Amino acid sequence: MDRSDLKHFEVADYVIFAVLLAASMGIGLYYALSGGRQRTTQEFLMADRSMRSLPVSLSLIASFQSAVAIIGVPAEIYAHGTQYWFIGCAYILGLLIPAHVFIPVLYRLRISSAYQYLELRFSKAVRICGTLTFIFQMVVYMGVCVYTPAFALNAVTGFELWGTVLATGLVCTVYTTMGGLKAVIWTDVFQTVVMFAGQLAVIVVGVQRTGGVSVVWKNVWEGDRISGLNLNPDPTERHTFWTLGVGGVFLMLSLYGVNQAQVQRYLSARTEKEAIRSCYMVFPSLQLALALSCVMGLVMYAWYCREDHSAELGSFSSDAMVIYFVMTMLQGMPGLRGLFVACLFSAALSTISSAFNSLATVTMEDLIKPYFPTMTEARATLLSKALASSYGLLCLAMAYLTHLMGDSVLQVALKIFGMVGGPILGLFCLGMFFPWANSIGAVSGLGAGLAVSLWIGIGSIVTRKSSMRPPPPPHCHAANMTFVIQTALSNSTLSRPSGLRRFYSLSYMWYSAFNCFTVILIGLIISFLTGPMKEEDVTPGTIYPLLGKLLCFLPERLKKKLCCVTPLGQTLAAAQRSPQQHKDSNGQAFTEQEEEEETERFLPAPFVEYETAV
Ligand SMILES: O=C(O)CCCC[C@@H]1SC[C@@H]2NC(=O)N[C@@H]21
Ligand code: NA
Repeated sequence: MDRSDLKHFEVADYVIFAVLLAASMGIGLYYALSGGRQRTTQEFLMADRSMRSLPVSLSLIASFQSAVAIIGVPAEIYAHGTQYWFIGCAYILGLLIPAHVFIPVLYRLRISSAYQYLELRFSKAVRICGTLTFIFQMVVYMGVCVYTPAFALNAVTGFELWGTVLATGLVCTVYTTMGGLKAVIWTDVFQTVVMFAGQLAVIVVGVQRTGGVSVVWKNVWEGDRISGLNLNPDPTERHTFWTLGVGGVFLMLSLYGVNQAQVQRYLSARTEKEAIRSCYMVFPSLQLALALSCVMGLVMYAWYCREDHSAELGSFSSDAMVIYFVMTMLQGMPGLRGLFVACLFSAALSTISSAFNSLATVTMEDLIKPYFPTMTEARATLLSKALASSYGLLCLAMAYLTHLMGDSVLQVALKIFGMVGGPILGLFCLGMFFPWANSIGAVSGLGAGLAVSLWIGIGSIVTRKSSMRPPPPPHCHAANMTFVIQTALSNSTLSRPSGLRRFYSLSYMWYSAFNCFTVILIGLIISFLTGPMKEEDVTPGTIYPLLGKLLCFLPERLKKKLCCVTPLGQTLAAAQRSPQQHKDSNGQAFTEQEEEEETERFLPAPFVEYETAV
């Protein structure tokens, strides 16, 4: 089929696409004009902490399921087989740990920004560093998310590139700025449904046009696309069960455990139980999203492997091929092409709106409010809205930067999470699981983690093999031996890098884990060198007794000695103090009321004012 035909979008396609944008805008306006009319930051940024678990869980999916996954995952499956599907194994621990470790600690602190935790546990400096790191991560990630759908569509259908980027960015900015977190969550719900519908349509039509499920299965099986369990322990191999199933857990923790966009959704839930339930409800939907995009990649392979398409596909990258495949499949089906375009932009909008809102929240809560405690609610809300729109414009600029990245979009996004999200995860783990850690250790740990991740990231770009070569044309029938031989050669030990080059060729799926451990290790070393914190100095509620839970099989006495965080010398003195109760200087146990006041006293001013505000 010649490419010129792809240029035509029927009226029905534009109508569907316009309806999507209008619906998103409508939901945003509804929340701007209803309820408290977004007059307080509690409502604008935290949805009045009134949300139920179903919308929260769908919004949690939508936040990190953008066009990058819709396009990048099928491209990955088409080019490399179903190994990537094993990342689904990481969703188990990747959601259980946030539900039972991070949510309880963060929810009970009644904060609005995840990085307020860092001030409570360490100091304001650590909070600022965490906030700035998060802002950097989300701004770059947003650029990828805005750019991906526009670029892919333009590459294949000539769909106006920057006009689309502008339309997407503006619509998103408007409804996020008008409707706040409530609008973002409810548009996420609507957009997640559109996302699933679009992918399902492509799969159903694709299977039917390729000749049915049995033909698809036969083609992908003979084409060696169904990857077995690759237990190769080599950390430089890109995708194995270990890099995806174990490395993927750290990637999930950096997103669903400590990323502000997700933490804000947990905190907007009515109760802690609703927040935990929403985390559990993410699991089936995330598996469904993963399955849909993987199956779409398999159907795409089954379609193209039947005969040689290298003439018409030419130099398309795998990502662009996905759009070409979809436009080919949905040709002559009025409205379905528009549905898929709507699916792409739903995926992008729901992620970008979450990013805007979380960026506005942390900028307000972490960088502005602490310095202007007397600011009125009205001005604070107005400023939050101005921030949301300015981040919108910044993200359009970042979209252009993505233009220069080069990798497949899925890898770009996963690398960003690994390189920047990993160190932030390390910072929170250092604070929650290691009471000895102090502020100096935290800041130097974060700095070391970011430096190492930058070093490895740049090293991998400099030394990368030409990973952007278009995938070898698939042959599911004849001559698939050439493909098998090619694959064998490319993975051959001949090219095994040594020394520093081996370090640079670490699979990007290990970046989250590697950087997380770097932050913890350096953070602990510096903390012990500069005087570790004592248990009584740590703000109550900011520690998760991980060691206590892991060593729960030990007898109480031994456990107290081991898990007691004060240096050994004072452990004995501390042993007299029953850890459950805090005592004042003359050893009198606090009453419940005094405990409450004590916590109030402990919290720095902004929180106390916040507490009373709440
Ligand atoms: O889709 C994106 O914007 C980013 C790519 C996927 C990010 C990670 S991968 C594991 C988890 N599952 C998802 O659907 N998103 C996150
Ligand atoms: Na999304």
